[in-house]
Amino acid sequence: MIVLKLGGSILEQIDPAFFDQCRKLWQEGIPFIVVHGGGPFVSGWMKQLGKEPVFVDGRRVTDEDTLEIVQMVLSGQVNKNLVAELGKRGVPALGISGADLKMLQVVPKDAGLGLVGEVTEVNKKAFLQIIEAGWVPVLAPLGIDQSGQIFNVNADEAAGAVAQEMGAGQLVIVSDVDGIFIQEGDHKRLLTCATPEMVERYIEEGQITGGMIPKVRSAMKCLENDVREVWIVNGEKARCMDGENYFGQGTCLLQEEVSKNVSVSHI
Ligand SMILES: Nc1ncnc2c1ncn2[C@@H]1O[C@H](COP(=O)(O)OP(=O)(O)O)[C@@H](O)[C@H]1O
Ligand SMILES: CC(=O)N[C@@H](CCC(=O)OP(=O)(O)O)C(=O)O
Repeated sequence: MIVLKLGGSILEQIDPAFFDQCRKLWQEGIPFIVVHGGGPFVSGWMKQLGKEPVFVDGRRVTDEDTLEIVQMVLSGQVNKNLVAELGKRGVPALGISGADLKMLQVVPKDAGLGLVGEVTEVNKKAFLQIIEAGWVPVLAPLGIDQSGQIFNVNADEAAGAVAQEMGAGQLVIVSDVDGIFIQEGDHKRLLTCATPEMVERYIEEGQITGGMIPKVRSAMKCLENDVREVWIVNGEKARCMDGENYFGQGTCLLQEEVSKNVSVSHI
């Protein structure tokens, strides 16, 4: 099982080969789930409607009006465009949000963030039923609490929670950068492989910032919970290759003991 997280940063420039690779996975019978973001689209609509987006540590402060925009943009525009792209290639994609079938149950994350949820439960049974029916779930990052209140969920956290709960072998985070870059003197170096320990140090040193923080934090949780590999790749450089499952080169995050004798698989 593979969980693919598609960031909003890449949705407009994504290489069509990404969707071709999804078709290939589907044809080969490799189960996968798509979880998408769309933060920049939400911000664009907020500005058009006269609201200024505010973020704290990569998470959007979400009041009731903002939540309405989040729902319309993520469950509507973004989710349906992705479903259509996959559908064009014959992949039977089913667009849902984390509120449907209580796919993502949440509790409030932090009072200062407003209606932002933290995932406490993933409806594994429903995901399995969708996959067994031969469909590909495409999940918008909303969640629902016990009382029926809908919440905004960071898409990297949503994807990480789904990957953990589904026991995915790989979580692939598709973004607009080639992976994690580290400043060394006057040049930037791309990390090909990183461990949770290294990543924690880079956050402390201010080398990993903004939207990269929720990605690496979700990655670390996944690795603690038996997801074998987490990749951060650039969706502008996807390739569809015969005989290989491949979403592009990037940074591979692995648990330390595994990374010592690295044998990184191609995704
Ligand atoms: N060390 C780092 N290496 C690469 N990108 C980083 C790093 N620290 C912060 N970033 C930023 O994280 C961004 C990706 O996060 P974000 O914009 O939230 O993407 P997405 O919409 O795909 O979730 C990159 O475009 C980059 O500006
Ligand atoms: C709580 C929170 O921050 N939710 C995100 C959900 C979308 C998202 O995460 O999109 P990207 O993957 O494109 O960043 C937001 O409102 O922007």
